[in-house]
Amino acid sequence: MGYMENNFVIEIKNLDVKINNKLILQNINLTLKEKEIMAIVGPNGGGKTTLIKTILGFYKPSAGTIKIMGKQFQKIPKGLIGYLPQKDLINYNFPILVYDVVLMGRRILKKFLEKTTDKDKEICLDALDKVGMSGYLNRPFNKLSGGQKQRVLIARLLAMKPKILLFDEPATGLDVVGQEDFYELINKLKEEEKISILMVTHDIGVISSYVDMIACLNRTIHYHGPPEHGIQPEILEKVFGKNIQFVIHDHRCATCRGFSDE
Ligand SMILES: Nc1ncnc2c1ncn2[C@@H]1O[C@H](COP(=O)(O)OP(=O)(O)OP(=O)(O)O)[C@@H](O)[C@H]1O
Repeated sequence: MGYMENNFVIEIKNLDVKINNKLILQNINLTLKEKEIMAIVGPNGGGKTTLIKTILGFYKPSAGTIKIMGKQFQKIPKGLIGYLPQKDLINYNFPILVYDVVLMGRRILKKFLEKTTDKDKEICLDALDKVGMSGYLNRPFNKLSGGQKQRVLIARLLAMKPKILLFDEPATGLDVVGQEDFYELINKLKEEEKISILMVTHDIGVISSYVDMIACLNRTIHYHGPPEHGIQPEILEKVFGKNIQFVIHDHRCATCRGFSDE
């Protein structure tokens, strides 16, 4: 079935990934639909980053298939998927203006020495507007706060007009307000830009309020579905092991309710 029939922007079937001959991902079956936000949760070393990198084509599957917008690509077309890696992989001190960071998103799509046009400029300004950063156009990027830098980096991805965004631990290092702003922003992008979002996170406490689906990954997918069914003790124990205690900080949180009833 093609993309048009089932609305899957990502369709992963029976995927195995080996690194140095070691099976890191085993029999992964996962789908992301158009206009869906999915959080991948799981323990350290469970394979979350490996899955993201395999979707991007950095690792080759040893078995199974990955279709993006209904197609199996040898090489993912530039701009189709926007990827924001873990924060520690980004050099935040680069001396560059906010506008130029966003313009890099357009440059990626161009040939060497090809000029940027008024249309490119318009797209960049629009991308900054979408993340609420148009007032920061001529500011040095390295002087911004963590949350503002993240918004500018998202604008750089939006300038490529992607269909899918992949985030690796986007909320790490942001304060509570910054995290809420981030989740509100991605929900706006989903609705207004029709972008599908897949993100790796450790925040299982907040995701149930902001994401449509979760996938629990520890070498294989132990659960794939709406968060309210997935964040159950049996599933969490299966994915994370017996010794980890989870507190889910939202209105469904049994522990919090317990405290407030006292
Ligand atoms: N390039 C690599 N070479 C060797 N082993 C690797 C490589 N990349 C990942 N691994 C191994 O694959 C497993 C999964 O790693 P991965 O980084 O995907 O997990 P993760 O779920 O993203 O973990 P974390 O939450 O700690 O970021 C780990 O055992 C890791 O050591």
